[in-house]
Amino acid sequence: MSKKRIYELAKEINKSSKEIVETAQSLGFDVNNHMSSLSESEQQKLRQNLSAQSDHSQSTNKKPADNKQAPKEKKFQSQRNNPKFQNRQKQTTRSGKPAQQNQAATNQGPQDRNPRQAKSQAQATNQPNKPKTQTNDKDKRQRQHASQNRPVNQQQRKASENNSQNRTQKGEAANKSAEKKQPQKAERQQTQKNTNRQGQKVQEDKRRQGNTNEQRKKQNRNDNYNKNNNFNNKNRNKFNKKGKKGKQQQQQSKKPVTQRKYHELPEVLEYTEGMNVADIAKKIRREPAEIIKKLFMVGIMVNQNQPLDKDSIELLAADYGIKAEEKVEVDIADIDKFFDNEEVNEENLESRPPVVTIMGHVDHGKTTLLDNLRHSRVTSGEAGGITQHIGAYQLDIDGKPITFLDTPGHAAFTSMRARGASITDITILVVAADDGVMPQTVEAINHAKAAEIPIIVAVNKVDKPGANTQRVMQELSEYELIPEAWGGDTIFVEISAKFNQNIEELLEMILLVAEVEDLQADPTRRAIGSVVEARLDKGKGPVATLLVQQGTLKVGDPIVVGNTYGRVRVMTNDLGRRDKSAKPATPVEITGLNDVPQAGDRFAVFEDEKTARQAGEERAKRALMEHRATGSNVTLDNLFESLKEGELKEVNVIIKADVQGSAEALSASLQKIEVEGVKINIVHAAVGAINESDITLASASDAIIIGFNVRPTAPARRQAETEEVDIRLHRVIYQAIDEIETAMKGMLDPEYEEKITGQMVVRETYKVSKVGTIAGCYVMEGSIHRDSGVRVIRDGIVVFEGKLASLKRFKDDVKEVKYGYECGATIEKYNDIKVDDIIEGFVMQEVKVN
Ligand SMILES: Nc1nc2c(ncn2[C@@H]2O[C@H](COP(=O)(O)OP(=O)(O)OP(=O)(O)O)[C@@H](O)[C@H]2O)c(=O)[nH]1
Repeated sequence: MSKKRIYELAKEINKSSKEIVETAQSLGFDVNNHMSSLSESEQQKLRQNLSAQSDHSQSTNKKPADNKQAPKEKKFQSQRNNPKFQNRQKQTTRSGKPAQQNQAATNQGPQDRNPRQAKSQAQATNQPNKPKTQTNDKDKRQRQHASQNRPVNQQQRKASENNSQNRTQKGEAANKSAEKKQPQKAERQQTQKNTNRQGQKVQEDKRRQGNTNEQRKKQNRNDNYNKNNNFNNKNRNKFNKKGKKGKQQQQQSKKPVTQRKYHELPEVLEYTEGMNVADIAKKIRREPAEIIKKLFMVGIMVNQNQPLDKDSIELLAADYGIKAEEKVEVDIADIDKFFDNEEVNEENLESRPPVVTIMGHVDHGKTTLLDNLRHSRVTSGEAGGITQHIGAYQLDIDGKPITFLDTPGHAAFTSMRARGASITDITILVVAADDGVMPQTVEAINHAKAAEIPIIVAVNKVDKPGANTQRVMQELSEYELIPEAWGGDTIFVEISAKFNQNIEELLEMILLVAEVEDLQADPTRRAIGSVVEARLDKGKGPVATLLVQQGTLKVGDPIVVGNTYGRVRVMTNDLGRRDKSAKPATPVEITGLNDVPQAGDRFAVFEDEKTARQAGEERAKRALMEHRATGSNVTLDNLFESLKEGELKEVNVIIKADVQGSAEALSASLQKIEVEGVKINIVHAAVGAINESDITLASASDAIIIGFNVRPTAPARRQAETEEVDIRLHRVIYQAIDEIETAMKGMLDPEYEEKITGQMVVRETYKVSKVGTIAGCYVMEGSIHRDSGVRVIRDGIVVFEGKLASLKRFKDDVKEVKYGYECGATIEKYNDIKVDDIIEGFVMQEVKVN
């Protein structure tokens, strides 16, 4: 073979001259362009080299086509026909970002940690998405593909530059190869997944077989990595704004967007004042933002935690077109509601025993009658034991029980009524036939009438020789108690409690009246009733006799009794026997309360112990507050009343004086006063102004403060006003003693009371001849009036009391100088005013006599 030019060889082997030139140069041949000639051996080498290159390139490019083209193409096409896939394509188109970028973004995290795994992970995650970008990003993908096969494609590119036909072919081939690549990659990803799964499975198996710790750690690391990877992806997506849609985001977008469930608006919004937007949002099942917006539109600017007033809530409800109903707050501490408001279920009503109280004048035989009745039961063999005094007991008259309250006299009855307990159904008015109607008989009649309770008159002691029933009837008719025999409707029964005469008839009459009254109660509901008696037992703790008025009281019931609470622990009846339950009009003694209630207190059984406890504690708290609010301190005005009512055994006094001598003198004189056995007790005597601690002491010890030539400090005066401590200020000892003595005798009738209008402090003094000392003052409290009385106070001690001579602002006379202003003042007949003196203004006010 002879020498050949390069272009000839190119033609021969169907390659571009440029390619041959480059290859020849790379082999070290001395060639410059297509006109350079090659020797035979060079041609040989070139041919071999080029054919080897083309083989390699063909094998690389053909591989996918040969092996997997057919099935992949099918799969791919089937995917393209899938509407879901088309959708995804659309989404991808919108994202408009190269797949490569997305890939990088998505896989950043894992690559940092474990490059190898990250790579496979990236492939596994991203490859299925490749088809999505195909339609629009063909070129890009081509480029990507090309970059993966750079050595071959570089040559191809060079060749294509010289050969347009060639280039077209190659372009098509590349496109095809890119198309094929999608399913191919998908498959690879599947394989990858399988491999991963298999790997995990193998690891799992190994672990199960008792593999080493190291393997376990590896697995853990893998797991952790996967978790982290997920976390990173999620996180990245979270902050991936401005349309930087990563792969993960695309994957997420595949999931259907969870639509917020639409909730119907409720018909009624039950609200409480002070509810906030968040609360309302929950109730009406709307977004707080929506509610805030609505409120904003009507001019109410709130955040979701701000409490809303009634109007705003109603406005909002109207805006939504729903009805707003204010929820009535239930006061758990109010047990009276169980007595008043509870709806009576007519179906459950059953007749109940009458509750009877015995009233009458002293010594007319009430106790004898009660004893007789109780005894009759014991003797009738019903009791079978010792009768217990629990404040009430029940008698059974031929299967019809009667409950007697075991506390004779109307005092107990009245005190019960005062506490709101009206538990009596029938009153037995005991009148001694030999004595007739007496003052307490009349009182008893009035009490029964006030309570609208029917009266049965028991004319007692008819066995006595001087007994005169007719007279009793006559006297009682004056009080509208006219016997049936006389055409009235009052039942009169002549009895002898002592000799057990006509007692049965009395009992029958009680049953008759009870029948007329048609006494009924619902035993099915939670029990309510009243306290008959209560005491503190050494062993049992607080013990209370309760009379059930409605419902059935059971052992274990959570209960609120007056201001106490607890659980019914032990229930004992009037015969001393333990009971499990007590029906209406049954008296029982219970234990289990936290404190001793008072007779006449009401009780109510609660649903649970927690609520009972809350209610009981709240009631106790309120009672204490009420007591504090009403419990006023002793003053000279109420001293006499307090002494009269026997509340005071001694009058507590605190003395504050200008000098020790005055304090001692006043103290000695006051201690000598004694009115009707009540003496003065000096709690505290000291020198100096009346301060806050004096007020606190007076308040605690219920004392009256006497100030002798001293004044209270401003804060002390304010505290005295709030704590209602009586301060009496004097300048003459005998006047102080006199005042206390007259108060104790109930003679104190002050017509005028001193009222301090204000105080000013002396800041400067000017001595002016003919005028005297002018005090430049600053009003530090209240106001100072031109015509008011004044006191000069130096270090809390009154050094002078008199009247103002002048009061000026600048050069003008003024009637009043108010707080915060400066003024000039002179005092009549007093020139010894010093800087820092306090000038107190006061007026005498008439006190209204009640
Ligand atoms: N002869 C006679 N004496 C009676 C009768 N009932 C009561 N007495 C006597 O009258 C006195 C007073 O009786 P009480 O039962 O203590 O009278 P009371 O009303 O309970 O008296 P006070 O508890 O003080 O309010 C006693 O000495 C009784 O024995 C009666 O029916 N006949």
